[in-house]
Amino acid sequence: MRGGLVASARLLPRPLVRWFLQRRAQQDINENMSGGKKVKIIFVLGGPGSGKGTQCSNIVEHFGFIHLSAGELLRAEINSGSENGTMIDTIIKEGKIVPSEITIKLLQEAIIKGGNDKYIIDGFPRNEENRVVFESVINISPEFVLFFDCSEEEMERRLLGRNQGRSDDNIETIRKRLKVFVESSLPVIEYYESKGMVKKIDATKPAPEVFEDVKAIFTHMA
Ligand SMILES: Nc1ncnc2c1ncn2[C@@H]1O[C@H](COP(=O)(O)OP(=O)(O)O)[C@@H](O)[C@H]1O
Ligand SMILES: Nc1ccn([C@H]2C[C@H](O)[C@@H](COP(=O)(O)OP(=O)(O)O)O2)c(=O)n1
Ligand SMILES: [Mg+2]
Repeated sequence: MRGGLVASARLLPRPLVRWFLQRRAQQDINENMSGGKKVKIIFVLGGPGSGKGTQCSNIVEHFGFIHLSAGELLRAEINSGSENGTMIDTIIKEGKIVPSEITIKLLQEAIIKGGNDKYIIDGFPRNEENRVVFESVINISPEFVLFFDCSEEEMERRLLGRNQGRSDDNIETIRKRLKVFVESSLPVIEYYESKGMVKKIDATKPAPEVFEDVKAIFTHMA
């Protein structure tokens, strides 16, 4: 059967084959499967500068997850010169949240491309709209939500020292992002908390100590 499929695929135009494979991968994530395994997703949340990206790199290195950062996918979209790029750039500079359909499409493509069964999704869902649209489009419930709890004062200090040339790491945008975090992102964390799905970590500590706490959670789940 498989050989037959491959043989027929050779006779078809390449874009059509790519479309077919994408459709199949899409069905697979909608049925929560990748290569016969259930797709596991963990949401990594926390305010701007709480250390999400730093700890996600550690998780990738030690536990074999694919790291998807919603913010990085959006920045790549701006840099690719796509038609939505200017609009995304403006929203990010204002410290606001990009419409869910854009971010979810990028996440969906990255999950299909990743071909893995374990993903940590960093900085998403950042508001109720993100959460609800992801649930209806991707239809995968997270295993749990990792929440990096950090004081605003410490987050502000870290962002001002981050030095990655980001257009949103200036004091004016940082203050707006912190406000958006409290008003729009915390309610999402509270929603998952009410379902007993949040694993909260004290993220004000130095990064190696934070990773010890992260490690305990991931070692436990393996
Ligand atoms: N536990 C920590 N203590 C001090 N600085 C940290 C810690 N974790 C990360 N940082 C630094 O703070 C900045 C923001 O970290 P990052 O991982 O990019 O956070 P986020 O992705 O949540 O915005 C970076 O410069 C990073 O090196
Ligand atoms: N789900 C998301 C994630 C990020 N964004 C936008 C708005 C955010 O301020 C920027 C940057 O996000 P990113 O996660 O990279 O920022 P931090 O790592 O928290 O500092 O991207 C979004 O609109 N929707
Ligand atoms: Mg980050």
